[in-house]
Amino acid sequence: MSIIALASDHAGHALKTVLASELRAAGHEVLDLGPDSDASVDYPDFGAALGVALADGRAARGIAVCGSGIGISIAVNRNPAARCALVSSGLMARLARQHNDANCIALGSRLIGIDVARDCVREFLATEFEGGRHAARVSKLGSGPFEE
Ligand SMILES: O=C(CO)[C@H](O)[C@H](O)[C@H](O)COP(=O)(O)O
Repeated sequence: MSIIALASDHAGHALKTVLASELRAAGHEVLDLGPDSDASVDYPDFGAALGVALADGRAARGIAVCGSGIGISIAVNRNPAARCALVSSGLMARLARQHNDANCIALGSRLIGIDVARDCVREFLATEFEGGRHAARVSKLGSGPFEE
């Protein structure tokens, strides 16, 4: 199974730690990009590290966690290799894979509980991209707004 990178800020550290441990127990290879405590840090630093891990191939999938999921999703998506979807339900995570070929999800640890987070991760890892009509749309995400 391909490597899953996880990153958070202080607000997401506890949820990231639980998810990383459960993923490892389930047999996944996990790259934990930190932080390793809940001391206050800045989500752009850890989101950027996750974007780089997706870009350089160290990880095929990413899971990002901050308090709302918003800040770290923005940070991951600054890297053009990332398609990071902020999700708050299993259905959103499934659609992020089926329609958007998302290679990363972002979770808000202050907004969702562990059971919803588990649903999101399960759907994210189990769902394939549908391709078809979605493929051309996803490819447009990789080009600038003024390109054909
Ligand atoms: O980026 C965020 C909001 O868009 C995250 O929720 C952060 O985790 C949050 O801003 C951290 O806030 P704190 O008061 O410094 O814990």
